[in-house]
Amino acid sequence: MTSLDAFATAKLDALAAQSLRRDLVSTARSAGTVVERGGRRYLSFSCNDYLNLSHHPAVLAAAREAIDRYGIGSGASRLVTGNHPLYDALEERLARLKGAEACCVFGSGYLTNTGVIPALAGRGDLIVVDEWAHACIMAGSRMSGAAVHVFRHNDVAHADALLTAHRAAHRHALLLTDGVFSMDGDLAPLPALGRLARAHDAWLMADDAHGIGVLGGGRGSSYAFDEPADVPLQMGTLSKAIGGYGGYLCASRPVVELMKSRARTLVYSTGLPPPVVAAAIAALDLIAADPSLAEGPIAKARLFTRRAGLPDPQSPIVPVLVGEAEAALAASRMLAEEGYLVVAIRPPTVPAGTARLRLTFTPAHPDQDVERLADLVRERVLGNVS
Ligand SMILES: Cc1ncc(COP(=O)(O)O)c(C=O)c1O
Repeated sequence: MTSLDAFATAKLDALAAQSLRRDLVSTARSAGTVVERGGRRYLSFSCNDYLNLSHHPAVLAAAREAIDRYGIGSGASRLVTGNHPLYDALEERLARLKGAEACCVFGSGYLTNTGVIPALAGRGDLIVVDEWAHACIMAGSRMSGAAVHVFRHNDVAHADALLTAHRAAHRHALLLTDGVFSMDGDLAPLPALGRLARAHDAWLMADDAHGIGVLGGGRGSSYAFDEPADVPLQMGTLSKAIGGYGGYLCASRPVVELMKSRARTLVYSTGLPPPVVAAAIAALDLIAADPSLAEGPIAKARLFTRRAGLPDPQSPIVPVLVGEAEAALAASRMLAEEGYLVVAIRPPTVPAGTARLRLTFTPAHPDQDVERLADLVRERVLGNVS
């Protein structure tokens, strides 16, 4: 065996010994929430396609039309020839939905965070970030070269203490958080973080990957409170409720213009395929036309939590904490035998000892299945957690 293969094999064996090895499973999703895996059909509670827009007829029609008109690929970076005319329409819609002056679309949410953060902060600057922020916020923060300080999850007083201690010694400061936390489904206290950022002349950026389309009448987590939160940097993804792929930053015009020159993941990466951009436009039009659409996923999540005896959800994401990775896998296997796909989430995606089932809900989940799943979770998963 070569030293390279020996390295990879030893790493894989060590991961398997801790129930942390990952495998890709071929999964065919059809309209709604049904998936096929290994020759079996399941009702899936593990997709982030919260509004089932990935298969909506109007979204598919828009994508097909864009293929016919512009082809399948954009052919180059947006700064070369990849900036096909659909981009303007998408950025205009996103900026309007988010109440921002302008918008810049990136290749994905991951590429947005790893492009935006280093374009705004570098050596000599300060980043203060929630400990549970998404992996790509952490990656962008590390890549930036700024001094990074992590505050306890949703602890505004701790963020304040870190800014008080370190702000004066740094040129610029970024305050970073998820708007909706992807593995727990809880919301960040965005209004309080907005005030804190202003007080310290820090720039608040919230990742709304799981908020757009499903909170605040579809406008996202900044609009999920009594008053809109003051979030000058609203980023998110088009891969969840929007049903497709891509990422965005909504911000002031100068900030958006700066991204086009300085965000390396925009400058040095090919533009999105035209059908993907067209699909996002169609999805956003559906969301803007009917703000009540956004309420469907969280209503199903509430049906589940009330029946399972869990706290009311703040988003369509419901975690069921199990503890050890092996126990989470066993719970997932039990639910699969009952016809439900609920993927186990293990470290390092979540902290050690907090392996869990992560459930997501959509309007297409039949009530009787949501209730049966809640009964199974209450009796056979939560009943076994000590
Ligand atoms: C909070 C959060 N931010 C960013 C991302 C990355 O987005 P994308 O899948 O578009 O790269 C995800 C999920 O994948 C996420 O959950």
